[in-house]
Amino acid sequence: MKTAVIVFPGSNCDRDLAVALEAVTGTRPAMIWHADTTLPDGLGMIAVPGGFSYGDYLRSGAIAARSPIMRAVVEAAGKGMRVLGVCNGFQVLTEAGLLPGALMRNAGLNFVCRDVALTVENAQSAFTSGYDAGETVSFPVAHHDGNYVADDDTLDRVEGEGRVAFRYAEPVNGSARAIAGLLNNRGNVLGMMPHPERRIEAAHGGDDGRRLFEGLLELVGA
Ligand SMILES: NC(=O)CC[C@H](N)C(=O)O
Repeated sequence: MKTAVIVFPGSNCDRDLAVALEAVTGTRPAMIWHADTTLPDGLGMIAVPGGFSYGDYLRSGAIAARSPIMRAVVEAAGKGMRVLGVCNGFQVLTEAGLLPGALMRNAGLNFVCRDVALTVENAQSAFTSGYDAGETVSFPVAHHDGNYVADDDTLDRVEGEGRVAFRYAEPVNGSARAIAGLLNNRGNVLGMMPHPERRIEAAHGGDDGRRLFEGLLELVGA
């Protein structure tokens, strides 16, 4: 599967994602600079990485969401392209309007950097088919703006539509309904604060994250 990783000024998990994607797909991702306007042909997935794009000014992800390449990403997502946003990538996807709600300052006002337990809520999406529903997995988090907020109608809707992919199984950042990972209505866009790309081999403390990429690959094919 051919993939692309979008790189903004201040991204710092772009290489982690690239290493994880190459390890699982066997193909080195295309690294796409934010100022580019077009994406390569034949992609199976676009990944929007973690980091501190534009120094997290205004609101994390807000400026990156207005980068030239994001027009192409939004357009591709509209045509069904799979888009995964991790951490700052989740923030960028909400700011770009690909996912509802927003990521605000953690309830405890601290930067939280540790492993957290997550429950897999929906194991039927393209991104979560490598898991069992209800399973508990452990991923690292590293963020200060992971507190997911949305109005009650939106929260009820995304819950009702099975769009909560991952939920925190312990208090982390004050996220509404403990939402850690959220799908769009078509299921081709996933934003998540925890980092699957930092949990892909024994040296990382386990491979719970690798299963996300493997599940996707199995579905999409090489
Ligand atoms: N690791 C990251 O992507 C950090 C995300 C974001 N800038 C935050 O701290 O909330």
